[in-house]
Amino acid sequence: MKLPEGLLAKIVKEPASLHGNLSKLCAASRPAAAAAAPVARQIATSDSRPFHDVVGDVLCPSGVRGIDHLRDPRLNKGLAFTLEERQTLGIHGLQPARFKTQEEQLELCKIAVSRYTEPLNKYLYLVDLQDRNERLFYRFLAENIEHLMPIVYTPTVGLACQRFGLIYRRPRGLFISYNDRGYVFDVIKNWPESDVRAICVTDGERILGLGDLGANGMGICVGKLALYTALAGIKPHRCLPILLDVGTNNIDLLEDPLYVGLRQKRVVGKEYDDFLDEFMEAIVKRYGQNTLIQFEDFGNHNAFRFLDRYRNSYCTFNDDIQGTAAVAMGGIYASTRVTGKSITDYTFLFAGAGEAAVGIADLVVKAMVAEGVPKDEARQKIWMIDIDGLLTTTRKEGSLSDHQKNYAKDVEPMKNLQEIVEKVKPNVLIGASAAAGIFTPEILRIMATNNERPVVFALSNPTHKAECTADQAYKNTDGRVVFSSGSPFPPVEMNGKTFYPGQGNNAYIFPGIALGVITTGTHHISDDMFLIAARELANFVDQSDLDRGSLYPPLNAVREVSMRIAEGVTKCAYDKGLASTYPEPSDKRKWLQDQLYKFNYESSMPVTWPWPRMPYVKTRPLEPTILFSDSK
Ligand SMILES: O=C([O-])CC(=O)C(=O)O
Ligand SMILES: [Mg+2]
Repeated sequence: MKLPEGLLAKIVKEPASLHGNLSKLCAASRPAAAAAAPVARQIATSDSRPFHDVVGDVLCPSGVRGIDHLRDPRLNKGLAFTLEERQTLGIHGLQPARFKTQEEQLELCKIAVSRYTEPLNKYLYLVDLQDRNERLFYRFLAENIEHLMPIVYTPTVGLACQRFGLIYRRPRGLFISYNDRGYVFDVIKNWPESDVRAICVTDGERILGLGDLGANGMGICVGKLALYTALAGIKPHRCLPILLDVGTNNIDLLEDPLYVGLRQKRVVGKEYDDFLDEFMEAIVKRYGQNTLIQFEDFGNHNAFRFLDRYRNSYCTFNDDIQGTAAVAMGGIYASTRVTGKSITDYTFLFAGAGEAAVGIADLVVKAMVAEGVPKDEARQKIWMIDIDGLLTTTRKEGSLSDHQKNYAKDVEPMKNLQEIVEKVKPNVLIGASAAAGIFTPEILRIMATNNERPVVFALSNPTHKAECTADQAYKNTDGRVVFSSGSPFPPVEMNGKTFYPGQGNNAYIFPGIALGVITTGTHHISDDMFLIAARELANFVDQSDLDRGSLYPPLNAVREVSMRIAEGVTKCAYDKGLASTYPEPSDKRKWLQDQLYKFNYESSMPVTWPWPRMPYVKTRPLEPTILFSDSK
């Protein structure tokens, strides 16, 4: 079988077009795909990506037979297979006679999900849908983000992690345990996809604000990557969730008969670090230097260490430090339009001094420096407390990390948050402590006394870990608070007005960052990219959002926000020489859009290009009778 004129030449000239073209080839003809395979293999090898016959979305419908079309979630369309497809693919009769459009299927999904009252059951329905019919799942999620994000993501995903041993059905992602040390690459080789571009990895030590959940933390990586596709259109086969199982210090889990992870205390010290190093190297060996590695929900101490250690030699970022920082910074920028102040006028108080708090503080400093404030002066405007009280220079040697020391103040130690609020008089109070309820009514009232429009963020996740509820925030500040939270809260009614608090969750940020980074083949992710993301997000907030009490656009606008962030990141990547995909596209938006996942079904029919008659079609043709158009 000969390749169509010019196509082979095009593939060789433009390796980036390989997948798209292979896809067409596969759809057209199995033999033709086979003819292209050596070329593909050659190109794939040069890219250090192993080649498989069936790659990602380059599935050859004609290479899969009969019922396997219904069993492969990437191929399955359920009742949306047309008559011609059913007959051609050998699945006619394996399903009821009814034909449905994808829109009709979406209606069914809505009915099905709404029949469950328990969020965890809704979650399980969606997991099942993802395992059954991938395109339908992602379209359902992408078009109903406001309703479904709280299920596949925080807060329900937290519960799913806590119950992981109970609800675990099928593998999704890689589990690499400490027992695999020395063979991590071999484990990664078992992953069936050869075109992975983005990884979300956790060791489960600090899942949301729920603490150490060990191997159960896998649910978080799965949820984050579902948003990569639903919110930024990154193709699912390019995303790989990974759980590094180094044990857990959670006694309840170690004693839980349903726990699925290693039954041992966490590996620490040099052994742990060596394991991480081996993991990073193995990823690069299999998937290439520019593979994006998102660190998620690691313990505080490790999160900062690994970011510092890997940020200049790998394509990596830490979502809890940098992603959360960018979404909070976006909210802070937007808040200035309500308070009438500039960010350089603000005094900040952080409850919590971990990944999120320090990450946000560092980005605030960067933003102030960009507005001409000297770094030291910017740091002086930021106060922070941890479990032992205010961060002060008098703290015992070794009790603060270098990152935290930047915010330690030369004042008497203080422990009580209310007294600290009274003394510091912050304009912006940010909770990233996982200490539920620490923003007491008194503290909120003091914020309202000291500020015409107090800014209060209760960012801890999931919902029951928030520092205060939206209701408490509005009710204790005469409705003057400028509020947002990490997990969703219902609207609050007060004095005849309804407030719809925004969700300051990193989901506004990481999908767009990832899209920009992997499309440009960025080597290293700079902090500038997160500041760009924060500005793009804030610029997207319009007056109507602010009027309804939100510093963020509605969740159903996140896809557009992600696209704008990706455009900003793309521009930055080329401007700063970080990109490796050349030539630089002139119309960046269109270029990004061309590479997005398609949520709608594509035809599973062979195209009309020379195609042999299929001997296995035995069913009597119904109307319409044309099974194949003979292109003679
Ligand atoms: O997952 C979320 O909802 C936000 C996040 O990164 C965290 O809380 O660790
Ligand atoms: Mg996180």
